[in-house]
Amino acid sequence: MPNTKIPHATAKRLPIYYRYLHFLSDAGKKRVSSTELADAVKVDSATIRRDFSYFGALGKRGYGYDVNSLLSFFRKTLKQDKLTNVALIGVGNLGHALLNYNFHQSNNVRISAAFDINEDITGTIQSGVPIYHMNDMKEQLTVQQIKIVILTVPASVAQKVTNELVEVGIKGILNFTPMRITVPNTVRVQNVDLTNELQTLIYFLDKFGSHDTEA
Ligand SMILES: NC(=O)c1ccc[n+]([C@@H]2O[C@H](COP(=O)([O-])OP(=O)(O)OC[C@H]3O[C@@H](n4cnc5c(N)ncnc54)[C@H](O)[C@@H]3O)[C@@H](O)[C@H]2O)c1
Repeated sequence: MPNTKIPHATAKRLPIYYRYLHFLSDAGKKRVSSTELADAVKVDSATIRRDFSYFGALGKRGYGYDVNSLLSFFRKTLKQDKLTNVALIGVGNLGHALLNYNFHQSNNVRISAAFDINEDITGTIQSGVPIYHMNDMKEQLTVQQIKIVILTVPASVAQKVTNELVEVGIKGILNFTPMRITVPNTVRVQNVDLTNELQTLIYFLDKFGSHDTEA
């Protein structure tokens, strides 16, 4: 694979491509054109060709893309061939919902440990995941070699908990709290903000109607 830096927008579309290619492969399809792919994943074909071009010329004119080689390429790029354990910090309303969901559609990511300070739930198993006390966080994250966490604690303690996570060597935080947490540049934060997403949707609908807004 060429060592090009992939734009963020492209990286965000990779799982969408991957899921559809998986579906095609399961259905026994050997090849797919960028137009067909565009129709299915609702990303225009020029964007798809540009996205794919970052990985070198994977398609052939008049033939399209070979489903299985594309799939194995994406599997490697997205590390789908490897199981990643992540931890959840804060098992309240949102935390419970995420534990219950536990990324069932994906067989390469799962929440394998959760942490809280509420002694009513620590020491229990919720949706198949053990809930540890925060006092045991360092030990458990180290033993389980977890480098990524989902943060679902109240905003008021988000930075304090983040500092503890940085201290134990966490490398990635999926931040559901409304706080814009501060981390050293060795740690990556991805913010999830449903209000923001909804407002973006409303903005695009107002401005462009139902036309696709992904590209
Ligand atoms: N991003 C989104 O779209 C979205 C949607 C809903 C909620 N939220 C945010 O997610 C967070 C959780 O929301 P909720 O409704 O589940 O709250 P909640 O109060 O139900 O749950 C918070 C949990 O964190 C635990 N906690 C408190 N202090 C802690 C600490 N120091 N260490 C570990 N655990 C601790 C609590 O015991 C509780 O179980 C909030 O910050 C909320 O604003 C985000």
